[in-house]
Amino acid sequence: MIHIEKVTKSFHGLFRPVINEVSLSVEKGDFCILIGANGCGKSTLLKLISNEYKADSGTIKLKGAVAQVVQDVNLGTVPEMTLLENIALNEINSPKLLFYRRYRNQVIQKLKELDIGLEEYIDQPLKMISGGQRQMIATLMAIHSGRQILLLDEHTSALDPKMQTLLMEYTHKQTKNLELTAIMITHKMDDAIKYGNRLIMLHQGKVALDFQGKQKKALAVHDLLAMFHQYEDQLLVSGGESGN
Ligand SMILES: Nc1ncnc2c1ncn2[C@@H]1O[C@H](COP(=O)(O)OP(=O)(O)OP(=O)(O)O)[C@@H](O)[C@H]1O
Repeated sequence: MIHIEKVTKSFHGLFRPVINEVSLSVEKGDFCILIGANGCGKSTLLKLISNEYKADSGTIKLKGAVAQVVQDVNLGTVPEMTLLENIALNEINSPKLLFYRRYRNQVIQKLKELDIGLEEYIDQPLKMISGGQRQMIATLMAIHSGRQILLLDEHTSALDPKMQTLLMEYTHKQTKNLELTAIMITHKMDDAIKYGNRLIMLHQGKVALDFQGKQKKALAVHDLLAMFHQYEDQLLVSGGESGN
């Protein structure tokens, strides 16, 4: 569960807050999609939730630990260490040396689930693995880290179209199976429509649209694109429940 109450965040030199009195609750098991124009504050909001940034005012309450996949997949990894060592380092409960062989087999099984041969790299230094493959591994690590809240910041951006679909399907299926609470930033409107039971659009640091339940299900890609463009053209749109 994520509960955000009147959170504001400004950066020096910007004439208005990047996040402006945002209030939002995301329930356990929700798969929430976050969209909005470049620079509207999406990544900042996730960094406030993960405590990388401190809010100027307002409160954020979480039930559960946070796992995140950021755009820079090297963040939080040790490139010289092997894939297995990096995965072990990322676990909320580090595997015991005594059970390392069993742990290694578990990781191999997890990597096999993606069915793209990543298990072959298990003893390779992370720096030998391509950017796209690392993005897949970072997602896998975050999903299986034992944390309950998953924050995904354009986590398929470095992947080719086939791998994007594969990773999106995997992410969606696993977050449901593990009952994680997820917020995913994307610029892909078809993914925004297809995945997630809730869709939030930020505009100039505020929640402009918040669709869930039947409203979300009824939404089509062309509707969403039209609303997106209307907001970017500074026109007021009615229809979404404003979160503020
Ligand atoms: N650490 C920082 N210091 C100063 N300004 C920042 C910092 N982090 C973000 N900003 C500014 O806050 C604004 C929002 O940035 P943010 O990364 O949250 O946008 P975004 O919606 O995720 O954009 P994009 O879709 O392009 O990734 C931008 O103007 C950005 O320059």
